[in-house]
Amino acid sequence: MAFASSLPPSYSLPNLSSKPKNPITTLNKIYPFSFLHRAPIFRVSCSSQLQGRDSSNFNLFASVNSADVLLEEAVEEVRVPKGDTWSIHKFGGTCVGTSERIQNVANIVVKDESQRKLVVVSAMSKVTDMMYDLIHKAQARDDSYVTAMDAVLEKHKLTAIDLLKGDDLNKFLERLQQDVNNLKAMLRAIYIAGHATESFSDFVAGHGELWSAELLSAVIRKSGLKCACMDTRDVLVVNPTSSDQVDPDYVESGRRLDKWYSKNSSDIIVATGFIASTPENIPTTLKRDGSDFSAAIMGALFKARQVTIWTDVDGVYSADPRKVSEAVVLNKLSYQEAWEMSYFGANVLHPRTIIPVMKYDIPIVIRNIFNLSAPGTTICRPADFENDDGLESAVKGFATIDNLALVNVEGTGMAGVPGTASAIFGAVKDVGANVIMISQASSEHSVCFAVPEKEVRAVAAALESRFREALSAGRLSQIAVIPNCSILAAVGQKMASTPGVSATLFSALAKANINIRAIAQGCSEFNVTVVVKREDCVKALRAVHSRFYLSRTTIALGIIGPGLIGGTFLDQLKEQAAVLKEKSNIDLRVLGVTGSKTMLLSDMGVDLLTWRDQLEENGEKADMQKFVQHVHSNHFIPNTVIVDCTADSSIASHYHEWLRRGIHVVTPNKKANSGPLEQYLKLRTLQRQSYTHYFYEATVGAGLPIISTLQGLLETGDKIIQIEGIFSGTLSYIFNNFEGARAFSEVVKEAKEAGYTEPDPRDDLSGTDVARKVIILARESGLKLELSDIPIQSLVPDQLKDVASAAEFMEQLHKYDQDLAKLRQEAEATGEVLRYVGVVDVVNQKGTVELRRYKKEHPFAQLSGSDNIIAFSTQRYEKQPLIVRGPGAGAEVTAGGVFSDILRLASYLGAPS
Ligand SMILES: NC(=O)C1=CN([C@@H]2O[C@H](COP(=O)(O)OP(=O)(O)OC[C@H]3O[C@@H](n4cnc5c(N)ncnc54)[C@H](OP(=O)(O)O)[C@@H]3O)[C@@H](O)[C@H]2O)C=CC1
Ligand SMILES: N[C@@H](CC=O)C(=O)O
Ligand code: NA
Repeated sequence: MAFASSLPPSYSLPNLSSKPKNPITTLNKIYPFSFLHRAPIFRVSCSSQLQGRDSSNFNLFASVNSADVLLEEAVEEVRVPKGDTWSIHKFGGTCVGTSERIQNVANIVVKDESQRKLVVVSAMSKVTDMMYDLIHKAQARDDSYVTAMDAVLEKHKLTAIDLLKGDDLNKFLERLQQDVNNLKAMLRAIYIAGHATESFSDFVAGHGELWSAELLSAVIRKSGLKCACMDTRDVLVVNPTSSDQVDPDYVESGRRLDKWYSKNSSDIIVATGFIASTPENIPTTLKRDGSDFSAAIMGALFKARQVTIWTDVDGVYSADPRKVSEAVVLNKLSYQEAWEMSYFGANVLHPRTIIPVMKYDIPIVIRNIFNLSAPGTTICRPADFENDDGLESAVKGFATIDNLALVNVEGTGMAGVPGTASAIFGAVKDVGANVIMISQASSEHSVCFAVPEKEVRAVAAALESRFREALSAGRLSQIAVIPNCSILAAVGQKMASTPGVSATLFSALAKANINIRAIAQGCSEFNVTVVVKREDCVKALRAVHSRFYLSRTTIALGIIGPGLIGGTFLDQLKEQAAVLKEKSNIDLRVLGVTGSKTMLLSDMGVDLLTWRDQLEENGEKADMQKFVQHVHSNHFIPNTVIVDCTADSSIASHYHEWLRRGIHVVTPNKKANSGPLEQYLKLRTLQRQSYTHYFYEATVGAGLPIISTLQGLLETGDKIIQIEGIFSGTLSYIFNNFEGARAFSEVVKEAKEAGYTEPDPRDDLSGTDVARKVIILARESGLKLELSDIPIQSLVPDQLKDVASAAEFMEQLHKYDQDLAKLRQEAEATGEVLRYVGVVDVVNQKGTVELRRYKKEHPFAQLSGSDNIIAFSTQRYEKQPLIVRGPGAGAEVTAGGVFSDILRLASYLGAPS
């Protein structure tokens, strides 16, 4: 490492404070300036620098060919062992921002099991800015550069004191102090001149890297490992290009690397990022993202196994996570995809960083130093991708560019006239504007292109002037500027070979009601670009991102009726949602929950842990129209289901409209299927004609597979003869437990408390609930019956039929206990039990609901708890009916039935089975 301690004793800085007499540049003195370079470099002091601000006057460094000079220090050359024994790491400024972080970096380097490691390190965070600030201050003849320099010294000193001890510390501090002394002298020169050349600035600024590399290598050595420190200005040779960039000279750099390695061979090398030399050994930098570039060039020079860029994000995201909360970290990207994404402002490597490693197929891994468990993003050749075909994997990411304007040059005189495009873009070039996108339809009547908004006025003026004649002659009809535009680009290597990508992209935009102003697709097809209104850009980004990234079985849920069943379902979902997402790619988002008075809406999904409190504390006034609109109009989620967990027929009356709008419906509410026949038939006809689904398994037998069993029999061609059973969980419980001295009202109370009854238990005791189930099954079997066609034997005492509330009914029921006790005793006297039974007589096209007596051996007499038992007698199951039996009421089993209908919907929508 070139530090001031290596200066020859004769070294001195010229006294720049006195004004030179001769304004003409002269070669005053040549002397070694070795603290800038390991190779002796000769400083050419000029005389005219104080006269003006001609930057050439401060081009103080010239050199003899350093390679020649190095030869003087003849050492036996050891060529760098190249190939996949080397792993390159790059740590940015934030990674080495504090002493703890530098120690953390050292630990990561030590733990890397690669045989050889080269670590490129940036300056500690903020140091490069501090160094440039010193230069600006000195140039502005602001004395505070001295205290600013001391602050830089202090920062590194304190960091070193934290990290190093004894000799290591003293050595570092001594070098640091000498460097700072020299920098102060140099800044003094800048102060006097009032100007610093680029190479002067680069030289000063590069010290941040020198110090952090020195610190890191000393910390690695502390762990007992050999570690060399490389001043990359001794190795990396770059040529400046016209566009404020540099091109590495790989041949010369390789030669210098071998020489450097001859003297510094080590299996761990810490190298300075960002800085390099010109072929003339003038210090320079690699410009923007320079340290990443250093790492990539080193990767190529060493032909390394891998280059890891350590940063503070988990990797490259599929879209800007600040705009799209659903954005995911991409596992792999091709080199081309990475540079397409970076062009569009994604937080990826600068394209030039990718070029050096791409040549040797060296993968670049982007990893988060603050989250070592995240695997990061690997940028590699496409052949290394898994073989995952399909539309979704065709598009990797989406990016946007804001603040653009479209320019549309239109006119019939353009078609078939060679040179029009050249004239247009020549005029644009003349005003120095950057064309971001071009689109021309093959009719050639218009050319449209996007430029940064701030450049559009100049562009329009230049075009108007260039085409004045054509405009007045009518050959061009207009040069129109469309301001406030943004670009949205979809990027993906496989877009070229996957049909349907554009269609999917455009249909997602159409569904989100986004108007597209212009479209461009390069022949490489690595990106499809659309121009949209700026205010639509984030919405457009989210719409397309979710279309490609959300699973096709992402479903927006609107829950109506968060009572016993609705609430239990939400609790079950809370427990199961993550598993469903991970194992089956089913993503269920509750975007709204509404009761009859208040509702809770959410864009991304209600928090299933706290929804009860939120609904109570922050719920807004219930509004069914707004609720449905909210749940369904989310353009980012492809499917909507309304889950009606009320017992309300007015809610059920909306199903037809919801299905018509493409909203799926799942419900345990019996009202729609047992309501007026005409409405029922209309609903079922619509359901059969559309691809929208309507599931209602929990309406009969709660979670028991009654509806699906019946549908299975019918769909496979079986003929139903009769369905007979105990369909009421409440009545089953009551008659299973109404024994001995127990009062009827007491058992009813228990059934209600157990959650078996309807919101109003009179619906159960009256037999209406059973009659509804009979109607549901009858209609499913093809019978055209109304509820009123079913004779019902009610157990509700006449006197209590019309009491105002369910609570009052429950309070008064005990007065009539004797009536039921009498019925029971009569049955018991003949060795029988009471059971409330429903029958669908398909042959005779009728249904009945009644209290019957059964012998104690009869299967209906064997039930317990809230058991339902349903016997299907069919053509195939004629002698022995098909029997389904089990708990037919209760919160958990019913909510489970609703949940499984939602999963059935997901599987119809394409979830894996
Ligand atoms: N319990 C069981 O074992 C079974 C029940 N079912 C069915 O499940 C459904 C729900 O039963 P359950 O949970 O016990 O009933 P609950 O009384 O516990 O819950 C009903 C819910 O519906 C809400 N609600 C009522 N009317 C409206 C309306 N117009 N708009 C919005 N929300 C409304 C209520 O909200 P609010 O309080 O704000 O009015 C309440 O949250 C019923 O249809 C029932 O037949 C089906 C099979 C078995
Ligand atoms: N109240 C009903 C609930 C299920 O539909 C019953 O008791 O069966
Ligand atoms: Na069921």
